[in-house]
Amino acid sequence: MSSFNKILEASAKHPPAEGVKYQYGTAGFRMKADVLDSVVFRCGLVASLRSRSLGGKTIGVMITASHNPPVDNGVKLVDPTGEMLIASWEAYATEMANAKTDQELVELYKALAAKNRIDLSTPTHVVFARDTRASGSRLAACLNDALVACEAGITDYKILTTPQLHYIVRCINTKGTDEEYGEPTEKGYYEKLSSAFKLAMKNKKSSGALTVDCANGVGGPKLLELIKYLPPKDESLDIKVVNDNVHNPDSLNVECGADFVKTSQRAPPSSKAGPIDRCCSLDGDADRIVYYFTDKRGVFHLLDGDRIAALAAAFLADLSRQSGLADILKIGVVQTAYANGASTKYIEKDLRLAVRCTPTGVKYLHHEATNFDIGVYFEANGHGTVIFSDYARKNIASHEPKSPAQQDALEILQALTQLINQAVGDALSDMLLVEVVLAHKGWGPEEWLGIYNDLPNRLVRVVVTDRNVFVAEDAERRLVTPKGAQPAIDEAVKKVRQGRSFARASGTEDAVRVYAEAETRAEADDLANKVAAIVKQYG
Ligand SMILES: CC(=O)N[C@H]1[C@@H](OP(=O)(O)O)O[C@H](CO)[C@@H](O)[C@@H]1O
Ligand SMILES: [Mg+2]
Repeated sequence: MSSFNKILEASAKHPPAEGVKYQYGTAGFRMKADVLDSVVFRCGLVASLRSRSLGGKTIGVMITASHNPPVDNGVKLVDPTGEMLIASWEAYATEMANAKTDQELVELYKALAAKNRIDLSTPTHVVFARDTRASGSRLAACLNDALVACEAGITDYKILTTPQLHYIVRCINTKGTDEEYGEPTEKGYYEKLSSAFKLAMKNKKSSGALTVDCANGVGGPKLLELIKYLPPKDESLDIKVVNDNVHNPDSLNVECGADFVKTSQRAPPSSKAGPIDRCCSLDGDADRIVYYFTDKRGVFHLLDGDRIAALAAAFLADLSRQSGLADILKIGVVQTAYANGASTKYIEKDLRLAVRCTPTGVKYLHHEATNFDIGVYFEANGHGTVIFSDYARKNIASHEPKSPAQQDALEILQALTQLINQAVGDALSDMLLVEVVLAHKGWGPEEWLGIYNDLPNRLVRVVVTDRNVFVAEDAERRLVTPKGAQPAIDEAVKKVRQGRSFARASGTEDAVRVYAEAETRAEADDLANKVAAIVKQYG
């Protein structure tokens, strides 16, 4: 049977849901799991084509819906460097997902191959994994059917965090090259992180335990595994794992996890942490993390992605100075418009580092961060990492220290290039990075909170008839259309002390998001409401 016939036959077993329009969005396809079978099947076809278009490089497919409810699921593709799929192929994936019939799908498959001059006899390799959702194994089987039909090389890594799959893809594609990233196995991931952590800690011990809320998702079992590779808790870092119940998939992200903590600005109700106890929460696929604590007066404080970026940037700038590399390494921080203005000011004025702002979505931040030798990027919601350029890595690896103090700093910097996931934001790797910085500074969460004072802020979701009329520019900080909306927003902002506000169409939900910050809570709330009213008026 020809491979086209095999695809036709296999596709017939995975018909698309009627009347559903699919869109490869900021985080791949994401929706109710029961309408995703055909989409995941078709992503298998796209992944094998993408692999063949790159001469057989390995492509990853991750089945997850991250922080969304347990009944949802999703699928996203990973490019050979471990980064997210490039935008032009996102459009192909959307086209394939929306093909009405099996015949139309095969025609599209052929057209894509022809357009990209893909030789369909090229060997291909697709690796995949899933989070702990109940629908994951069914969807993985749909994917497998597609890969078998198009005669792809297949490796099923079963259950992994999203960043672990990105790590594995990068490892496979760099094996045997100068850029070799590590062993392409789950064990290789733990070994790499734990040995880098040990080196970066330099026998420092963290003060007090760290409580990690795993959102009842895949981060739980994976963190428990990672702990086995870390130094004994009484010598280094004591981690308490909570909300790691993956046997009840219905509890995933329910009243716990990074998204719950960030959006509701409180600890999970199940938390037993005491005053000043250091806590953090992962999201459902462990690619996002936020820290938090409750002070002695019982007030909750969030240490979000902006704080992690500021902490990491400050530490990296110190290390590059102390190791004698400050003159040659350009360090910068990339944020989105949602970053608190106080964090931007701290990084620019106190740390004297460059800050760039990009549209929402980590792929934009990641791309912008490649313009620095050490690029720190985080979304306020805790999604991000630090990337080192080739130039930075080579210099950090080969620099000759001129004193024991320089050597000390250099060794920590070298360890950090190994500890920090270079492919994508990774909650477990970010957590170890934060712990290294806090241990070296001898800080608890209060000192970290003290580096700057957040401006009070408010995020409002506004439902409009058509969000597509809200077109933004200048890294989504200003609206081009509807005409008249931006001048009205400017007018409202002008009246408020330290006021800043913007409105933009969400890339993942059918709504417009309004963000406002100001000197006081009352002014921030008032500004957010005024701008939301403007959006409603023009929507
Ligand atoms: C304000 C906000 O948190 N926006 C989120 C959200 O994007 P929206 O385009 O705002 O819906 O989902 C994205 C994907 O997970 C994430 O990257 C981003 O930070
Ligand atoms: Mg996630």
